[in-house]
Amino acid sequence: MEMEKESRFKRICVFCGSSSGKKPSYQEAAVDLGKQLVERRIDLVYGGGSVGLMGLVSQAVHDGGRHVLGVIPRTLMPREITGETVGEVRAVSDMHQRKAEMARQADAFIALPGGYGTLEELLEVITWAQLGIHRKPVGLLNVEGYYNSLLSFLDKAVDEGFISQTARRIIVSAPTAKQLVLELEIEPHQRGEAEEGLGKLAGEEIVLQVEIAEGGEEVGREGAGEGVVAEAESLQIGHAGEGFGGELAGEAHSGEVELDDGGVVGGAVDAGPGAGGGTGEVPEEDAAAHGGAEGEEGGATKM
Ligand SMILES: CC(C)=CCNc1ncnc2c1ncn2[C@@H]1O[C@H](COP(=O)(O)O)[C@@H](O)[C@H]1O
Repeated sequence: MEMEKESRFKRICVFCGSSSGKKPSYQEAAVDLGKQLVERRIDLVYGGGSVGLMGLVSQAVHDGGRHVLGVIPRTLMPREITGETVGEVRAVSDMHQRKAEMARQADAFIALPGGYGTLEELLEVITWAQLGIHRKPVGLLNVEGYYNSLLSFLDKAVDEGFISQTARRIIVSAPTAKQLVLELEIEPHQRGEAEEGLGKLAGEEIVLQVEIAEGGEEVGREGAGEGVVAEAESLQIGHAGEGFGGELAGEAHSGEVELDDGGVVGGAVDAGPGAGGGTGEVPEEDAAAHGGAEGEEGGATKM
């Protein structure tokens, strides 16, 4: 047996089809991905259940002795819908909360082949990366070119001016699980990826990120430009050490920062404990408030 390899990820979220797909290679890729996670001592978070590729990847991780966390909306819990779930099951109230919870629990995302659900989950975490809600890598397991047409479409969107080159590079794709995991293990700066431009809201217009420490003073700032953020009314700030390159340690709270007309920080709103973006376990009923962009007013939330 191959030696276990250390990974920079503790837990990866896998999105995949609730169907198995027609080609055996799809099913083999799901099992193979599960084995890659085991080999690198990475735990799994996924949508729960045993249907389709979801069942195959979760079973492979569980069989390999790694922790499996399935996050299931209560409405999908009956066994006839999702089948038997291996490992730990976390019940949530709806699909939005499920996605937020899966995203918060993971250090990276991988999409296997799948249908609408998989695409929706994949595109959402890419959008969140583009908005700076997280900086967790997003991988696409392009089994036998299954996602070629999606990747071509994204290139067209770049050509047509709807996706920036930088945002296009959020997706890391590879044809095999082994190659993909290896690729994701590489830190973005080593991959030659320009980090500038990512984590910025609304395309290139907003290039300022601010962190506010417990006492309320500003402790970190990324990007710059008086006037550059003039169009923004508010900008969400994040938990220190998360999503800001990790250069700051210690406690800081999330909250909205009001920007005045000149793009100057006017004051932190709702920056107390529990304002969102924490790294710890979040009670189920709080999960939606902490994790998702949906239902939030006035901006994005760090995770
Ligand atoms: C009602 C019904 C069709 C249930 C099928 N059983 C399911 N059980 C659990 N999660 C699911 C199910 N169907 C879709 N999903 C969600 O949607 C994604 C897959 O959707 P799809 O098959 O690619 O589009 C999964 O990652 C999961 O989050």
